[in-house]
Amino acid sequence: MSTSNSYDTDKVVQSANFLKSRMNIKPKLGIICGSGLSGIGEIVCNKTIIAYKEIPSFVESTVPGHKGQLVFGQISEKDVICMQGRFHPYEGYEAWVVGFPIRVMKLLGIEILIITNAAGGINDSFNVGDFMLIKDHISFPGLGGYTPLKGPNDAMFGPRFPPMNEAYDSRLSNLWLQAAKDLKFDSFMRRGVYCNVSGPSYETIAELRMLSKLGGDAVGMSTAQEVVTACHAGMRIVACSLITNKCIMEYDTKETVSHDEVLEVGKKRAKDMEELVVKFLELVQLD
Ligand SMILES: O=P(O)(O)O[C@H]1O[C@H](CO)[C@@H](O)[C@H]1O
Ligand code: HPA
Repeated sequence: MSTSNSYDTDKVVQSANFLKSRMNIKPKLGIICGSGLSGIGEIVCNKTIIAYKEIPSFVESTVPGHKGQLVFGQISEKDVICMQGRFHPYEGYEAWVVGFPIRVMKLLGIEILIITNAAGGINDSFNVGDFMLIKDHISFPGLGGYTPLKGPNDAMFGPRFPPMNEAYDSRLSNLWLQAAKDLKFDSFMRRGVYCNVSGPSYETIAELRMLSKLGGDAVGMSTAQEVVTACHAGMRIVACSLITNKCIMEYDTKETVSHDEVLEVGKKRAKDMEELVVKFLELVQLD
């Protein structure tokens, strides 16, 4: 049984079968490009590109900086599938719609998921342009009931009550840090807790102060629904934010935040994020 409020496994299977019919590789690695970071998809070799609008049951990416296409091919000589564009709750999508491509990736054989995003820096020691390896998240939509796992559980993917304490894989995270070290990126490679909020309005000063008190280091409007879907399905996850702006935590300032600024910083820092992905994929060992 499924409702429009939850996954329909037949539709996931249909999408996966469509993609299998168009693919000549069997990737175990998936990548999601964050806002302004779609350049990761450009470094894929021997590319096959499929627009989301061609894929059954995929919705469209409506946010600037998200191309709305899947790219298959190789990075560091490893087969990958790369989402150039993600779906966000604020675009009006149910949580299961946001997680839908992740379930499709599961059926395609993806075991490891690399998630990237753009985020605002709450931690005062963070600078614009830093990277933050995500060690954990706080999902306000999730705690409030906006979860991709709402509705009947399909045991084919995972259990009714999945644990989340190891959602961000420690071995992969160490490998990510190793990749950063090899590239001499240590000085701007941070670690921290990602706060997922609904958006699309940026946060108020009072909200940001609260997130800081709760232990948040960065804030963004994505990722948590993907992580919950992937973790439920037994995928191993490594996730990294690009800090595109310092969150405004004081009143009476002329500073502001905008998506243009987010994309601008994404453009400036894209090459380093791409190098990190390349190095990480060189280091990662597949079973
Ligand atoms: O999380 P990604 O998709 O990288 O994008 C971030 O940037 C947008 C806001 O500028 C929001 O969508 C936020 O979540
Ligand atoms: N808040 C929420 N999402 C974001 C931000 C922010 O400051 N920057 C990039 N995505």
